[in-house]
Amino acid sequence: MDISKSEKLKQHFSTRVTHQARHLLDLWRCLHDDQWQHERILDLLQANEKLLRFAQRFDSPKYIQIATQFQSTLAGIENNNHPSSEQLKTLNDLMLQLSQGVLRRNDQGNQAEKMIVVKKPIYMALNDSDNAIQLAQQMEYFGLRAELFSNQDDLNHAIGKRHPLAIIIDIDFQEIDNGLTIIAQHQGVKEAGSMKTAVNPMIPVLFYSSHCMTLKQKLQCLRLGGISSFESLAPQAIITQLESLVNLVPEQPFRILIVDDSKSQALFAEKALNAAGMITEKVTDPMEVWNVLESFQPEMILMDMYMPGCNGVELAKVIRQDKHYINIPIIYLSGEEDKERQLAAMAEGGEDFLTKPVDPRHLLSTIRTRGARARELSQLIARDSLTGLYNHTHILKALDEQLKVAQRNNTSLCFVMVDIDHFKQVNDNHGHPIGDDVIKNLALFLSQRLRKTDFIGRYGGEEFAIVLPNVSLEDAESIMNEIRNNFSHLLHGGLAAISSTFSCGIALHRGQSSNELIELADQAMYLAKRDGRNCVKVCPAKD
Ligand SMILES: Nc1nc2c(ncn2[C@@H]2O[C@H](COP(=O)(O)OP(=O)(O)OP(=O)(O)O)[C@@H](O)[C@H]2O)c(=O)[nH]1
Repeated sequence: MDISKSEKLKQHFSTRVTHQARHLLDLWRCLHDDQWQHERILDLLQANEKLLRFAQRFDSPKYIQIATQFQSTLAGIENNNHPSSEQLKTLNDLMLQLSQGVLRRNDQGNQAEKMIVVKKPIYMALNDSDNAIQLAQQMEYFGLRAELFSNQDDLNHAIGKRHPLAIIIDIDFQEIDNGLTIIAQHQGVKEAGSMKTAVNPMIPVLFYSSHCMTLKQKLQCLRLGGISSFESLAPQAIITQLESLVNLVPEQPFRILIVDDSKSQALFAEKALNAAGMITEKVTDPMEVWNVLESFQPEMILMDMYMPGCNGVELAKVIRQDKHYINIPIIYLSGEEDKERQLAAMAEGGEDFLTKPVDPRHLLSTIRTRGARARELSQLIARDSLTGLYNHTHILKALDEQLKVAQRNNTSLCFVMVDIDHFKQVNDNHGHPIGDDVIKNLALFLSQRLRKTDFIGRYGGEEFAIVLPNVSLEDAESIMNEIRNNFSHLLHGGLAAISSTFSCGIALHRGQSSNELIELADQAMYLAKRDGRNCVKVCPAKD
C-alpha cells in the first residue's frame, strides 16, 4: 500500500474514533440526568466496544487503554446493576480523559494520537445574507463551521440528509413566520402554538428576528426546541450559545457525605445515590466526620438528626464554623415528624429536612436541586463577572493545585500570561464599552480554542492567565500562536468594528514554585511587548 493510501486509511479510522468517542460521551452525559438502568449499561458497553474496535484499527494506545479500562469497570457493574462510588470515580476519570482527547487538540506530541476533530455543521437560514456571511466568518475563528441557506428547499433537503449541531433561522425566513413553520415540520411538532412536545430529540435552534418578538412568538420558539431567540446578530452572544452545545466535558458527579449511625439507613441512602451516578462516602460514627470532610471534600451532607454522642444540629453548627464548609448544603434525614423541631433544626443551618422513610425519588430530586444551586453559587464566587472566567484568586488556586498534580504524576505544565496590546488606546479612541467588548471576546475566544480541562482566568484588567496541564512548551507555543493569529482577525464592537491583538508569555514548569513560574511568564511577556507586541515568547527561551 502506498503512503498516501495508508495515511488516508488512518485518517478514516481517526475520524471514526472521534465520532465514536463523542457518541460514548453523549451517552455518558445523558446518564447523569437519569438512573443507571440495565439497558443504559448495555448501551454504554456497546458504544465502548465499538470505540475499542476502531481504536485498535487506528492503532491508538491511548484510546485502547481508556476503552479497555472502561469496559472492565462497566462489566463489573453489569451484575449488580448499579455502580459503587469507586466504580463511578474510575468511569468518570476515564470519560474526562476521553473528552480531553476529542476536544480541539491533542497535545501528546505523538502524531499517531493526534485526532481530527469533526464537528457537525451549523445550518444558517437568514434573510440578511450579508450579515449571515459575516457571522459565519466570525464563527469560523471560533472553530464552528456554518452552512448557509438562501431557500427553504435546500435547507429542508440538508436537514433531511443530516442533522446539524444547531440551526440558526430567521423566524420570517423568506416569508412571515415561515422559519417557525419549517422548524415545526422537522421537530415533529404539528401545532406550534400548542403544548405538544416533539416525538424525537429536538435539534437545537437559535431563532432570530429583525423585529421585537411578541411573547407568543417567543413561546413558539421555546416549544420548537429554541435554545435562544435573538433580535441582533451580534456574534458574541450567538457563539456563546453554540459553545454550550459543543461542550463535551462530562459533568462531575455530585459528592455526597452520608452521616447516619444506622448502618442500614446509611446503606439505603448510599445505594439510592450511587444508582443515580453520585459518589458517596458514609460515616456511621459522627465523631469521624471531621476526618472524612477533609479527605473526601463533599459538596453536600446528608445527615441523620439523632445520633449517639452528638446530634445532627450540633454537628451542623460545628461544621459551619469552619470557613471551608460555611456554604456546604446540609440536608437532614430523620424520623422526626414534629414540624416545630424540624424548623428549629433548619434554622440551625440545615438546607432541607426529609422525613424517613424517604422515597428515593424525593431524596434524589432534593439533592440534585440543592447540589445544582450550590454549584452555581460556588461558580459565581470563583468567576469574574465581566468574562465568566476564573477570577484572580481562583486562577492562582488552580495553578497551585495543578502544580501539585504535575509533581505527583510527573507530568508537564505550562503557565501562560496574555495581555491585550495598546488597550489604553482602544478605551481612549473608542470608549470603555468597546474595550469591554474586546475583553469579553478574548475571554470567549480563549475558552473556545483551549481544552475544557485547561484553566483560564482574568488576571487583571486586560491581562489573562492560563494553566495548561499536560502540555509541552512547543505545543503551548504553537497553540497560543494559532490563537493569537486568529484573534487578530476578529472584529469587535459591532458597528465600530475594530480589531485588536495580544502579547503572550509562556513558562514551562521545571520544579519552580507558583510565584517563580508567574514571574517567568511575566518576563516572557515583557519580551513579547518589547519585540513589537502581537507575538508569543517562551521561557526558557529557545536556543
Ligand atoms: N474597558 C476596560 N478597560 C480596562 C479594564 N481594566 C483595565 N482597563 C484599562 O486597560 C488599560 C491598560 O493600559 P496599559 O496598562 O497602559 O497598557 P496598554 O495600553 O494595553 O499597552 P501595552 O500593554 O503596553 O500594549 C488602562 O487604560 C485601563 O484603564 C476593563 O475592565 N475594561
